[in-house]
Amino acid sequence: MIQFEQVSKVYPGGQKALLNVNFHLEQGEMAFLTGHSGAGKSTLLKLITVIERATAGKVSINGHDIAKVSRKHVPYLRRNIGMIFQNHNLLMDKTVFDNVALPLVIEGFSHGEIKKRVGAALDMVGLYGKERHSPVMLSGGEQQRVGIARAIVNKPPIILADEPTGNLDPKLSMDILRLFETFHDAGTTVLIATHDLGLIARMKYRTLTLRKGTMVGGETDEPLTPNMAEVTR
Ligand SMILES: Nc1ncnc2c1ncn2[C@@H]1O[C@H](COP(=O)(O)OP(=O)(O)OP(=O)(O)O)[C@@H](O)[C@H]1O
Repeated sequence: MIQFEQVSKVYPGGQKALLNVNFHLEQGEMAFLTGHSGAGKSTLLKLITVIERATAGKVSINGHDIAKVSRKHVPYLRRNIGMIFQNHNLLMDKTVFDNVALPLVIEGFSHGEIKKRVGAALDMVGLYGKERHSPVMLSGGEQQRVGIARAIVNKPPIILADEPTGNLDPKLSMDILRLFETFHDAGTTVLIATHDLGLIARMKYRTLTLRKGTMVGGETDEPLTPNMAEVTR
């Protein structure tokens, strides 16, 4: 589903963010992406969403080389990807409904269809009945769930999350991960970038580990060797 072959990324200032990264995420797989601050996690996610382009190597989604996607077609590619951010990027002057509806409005769905889908997405994240609230009236965990509802409202086959539990306590973090698990159970491919090794350790998924831009563990779906376990600690 998502494949990196010898992918490198050097930013215009010369900063090397990724070096010869290889991995393949199967359709419907759920995996974690970890590594120290500055290891390249966000850059890797930005290459998948074409916020950044690779300097070398090949990034493919469903077998399509995304270097060949023209700027005009990038929005169509992004419709297949639900992106979740640590700071959830909500519009604070809009209601919960309007925030979640945004991707559907952009895609031109009818009012009736939007209402139905937003209701279903809010139900799924446990926020049914909060449509008319402003995000500022919600707790941090609830705001994060609004961001998740917005990411999944158009039922994308891929979910990417960048530190989705960064500001949350352990119980809420676990709740959010269980939510990702329900999307995974429904067949969605899920990749979660996180520093939270405690959280990763409690779940059974493959962990891709970056160190200074190089993938040092999890490239294959083999179980971690003791050495790799050391690296991820
Ligand atoms: N737009 C940019 N221009 C120049 N260098 C950048 C840019 N974005 C990231 N970098 C550099 O690329 C490297 C990888 O950054 P990235 O944000 O991908 O790391 P990260 O693992 O997500 O870090 P964190 O966990 O702190 O968010 C870092 O050295 C960073 O300074």
